[in-house]
Amino acid sequence: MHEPAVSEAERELFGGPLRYDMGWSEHERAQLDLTMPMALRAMPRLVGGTLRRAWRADRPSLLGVGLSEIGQGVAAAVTLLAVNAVMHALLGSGAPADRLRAALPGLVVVAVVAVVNAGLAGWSTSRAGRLEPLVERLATTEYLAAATAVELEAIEDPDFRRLIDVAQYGAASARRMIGACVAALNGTIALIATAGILTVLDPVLLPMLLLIAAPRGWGAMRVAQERYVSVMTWVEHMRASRLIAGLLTERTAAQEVRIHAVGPFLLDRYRDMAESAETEQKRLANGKAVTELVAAALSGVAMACTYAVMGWLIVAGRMDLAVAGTAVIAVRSGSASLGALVMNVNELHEESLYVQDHDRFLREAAGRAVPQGGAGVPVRMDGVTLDKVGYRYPDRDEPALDEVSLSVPMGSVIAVVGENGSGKSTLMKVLAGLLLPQSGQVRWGGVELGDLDRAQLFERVSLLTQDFQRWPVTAAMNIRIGRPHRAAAPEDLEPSVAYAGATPVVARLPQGLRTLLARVFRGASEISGGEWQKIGLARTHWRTGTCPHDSVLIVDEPTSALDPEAEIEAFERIRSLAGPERAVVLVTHRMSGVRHADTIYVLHGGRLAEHGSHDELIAAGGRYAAMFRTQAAQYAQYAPTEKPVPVPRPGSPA
Ligand SMILES: Nc1ncnc2c1ncn2[C@@H]1O[C@H](COP(=O)(O)OP(=O)(O)OP(=O)(O)O)[C@@H](O)[C@H]1O
Repeated sequence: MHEPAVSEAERELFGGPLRYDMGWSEHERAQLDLTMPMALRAMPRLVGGTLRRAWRADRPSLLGVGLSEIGQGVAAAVTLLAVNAVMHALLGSGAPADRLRAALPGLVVVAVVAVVNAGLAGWSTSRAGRLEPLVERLATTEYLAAATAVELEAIEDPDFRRLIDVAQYGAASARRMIGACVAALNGTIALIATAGILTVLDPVLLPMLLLIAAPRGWGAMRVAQERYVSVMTWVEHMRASRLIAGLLTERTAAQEVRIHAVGPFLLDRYRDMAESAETEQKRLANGKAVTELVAAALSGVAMACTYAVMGWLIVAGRMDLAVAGTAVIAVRSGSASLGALVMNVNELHEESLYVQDHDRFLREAAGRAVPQGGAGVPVRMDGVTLDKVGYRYPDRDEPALDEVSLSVPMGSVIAVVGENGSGKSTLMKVLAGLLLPQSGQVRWGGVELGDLDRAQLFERVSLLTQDFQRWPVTAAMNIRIGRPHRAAAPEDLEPSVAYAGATPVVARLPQGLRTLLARVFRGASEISGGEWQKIGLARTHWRTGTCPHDSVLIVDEPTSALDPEAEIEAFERIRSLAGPERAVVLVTHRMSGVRHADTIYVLHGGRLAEHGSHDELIAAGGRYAAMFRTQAAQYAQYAPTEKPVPVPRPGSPA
């Protein structure tokens, strides 16, 4: 297979070519499948799959399409029989007027059948048009439902992410397969009719018909195979180009694009990558032109042979002129039907490659879905405990968590601190049941995480992270979405707004809580990072307040965008959410926010370094005490006698 050239931009930006590895995308399989006999053998399975999907989407429309297509096939056969009768009448003996009169019934039949055929074709088009969007919706919802149901680990697995990406093309292909199936059915029925008539006229004409269509079939297969392999090989390249193009217009990148002159820099790289993609397009177009030329030439030779055979049959007296006339029409319409059928089979096959990716994704997603069912989480529980929990990300050698044990009793405030990359966020994901530990145990109310009904467990978790989702919906919905199935008017959310200190934020919005928070839309407003954090806090309050059972609130760096006053208030508010039915787990770098926690756990390199109350840890004089003092010193007055640490200039020797 052709290996695409690597553009300089790819090397510079991404460290090398962005390509799927061949093993993963199963190109060899695709190439094997794309040989003509295998494609034909795969047809019943592909058509079966499409029909099943269509059957699930809209049965009456599917039946309508089937009946009208069979009707059109019958019409084609009747037309040829009528044409044969007309030929016999016209080329028979007698006066021209008598011959014309004798041909008239046949001509009337041809006309009536043409009208019926047009009606049937219209009916089929309207039913297929109704069926296609339904099939696409069905496939899209299957895809989205499967993607939202998988474990977080799958979402973070690069291979699975690629599968999610590739599978998104499957729904549109499933839609197009309906059209291709209908056309293939139409072609098959018309072909059977024509082949039947040709066999009756002279059996030798049938293999000639196949010879005419075979080269075109080969050509279409070859072109499709090249195109699929190319799309699969270049899909990441295309995605990277789109990524660059998106960044150039993205609001979040707009400042650096201008100040750092990233705009012209990335634009150059975009051009470079586009040029290497265009080289591939040119290669494909040239290959296609050559293949189609060869196929057309071979098909033409076969057509010439067919007419030569017919001429020989007429000269030898084995075929009379009327039959030859019908045969010419039959061969022409038959080869057109066969040519179209080959194209349709090929289109079906090409589309099916994408549908197969979609189906493979559904299968894999089902295998990686969060299991349903399991033991219920006790309504009242003593707390959550982690016992020697270990977790390693698939692409890492070092574990992110190594034998971490901690306990979160109901009613308590627990803090987790540690330097960047020490495993805090991973620990929160394990605690929340988003990641399953690879060793050790997590127990909710004494029940092991693996045995629990995870949907029930998620119900008990409120999560507020630093990069919480800023949904492009109204301010009210941004809060209500903390528990989306619970209906609430904007007024019902006022207590959460007040709790989060977001009342002045909402008051400044043009339509209060009904304001749309997405600048891209007309009439929408945007708010600052700190204001968003208050909306996030309100969401968390709404979620915790609407949980009737014992629950755990996990907050990961909730105050990073808040000013010092708002930060102190926010920590107070978060702590106040702890109660007999709720434990609070707080992850932060702000040491001032953790000193009042009941227990502070200090993580270092994925291991638990120490734990205790603030006073105990300060007295121990370990890692926590050092971190606390460093931060406290930042606030101490600047001592002018201190010699500033020299900062190396980038590019200068260290
Ligand atoms: N999705 C991931 N895939 C691979 N490695 C990851 C992933 N997420 C985190 N890691 C790695 O796991 C380790 C712990 O990461 P984690 O995000 O839990 O640290 P953290 O203490 O929350 O860091 P920070 O304070 O910077 O937020 C780090 O070495 C990090 O690079």
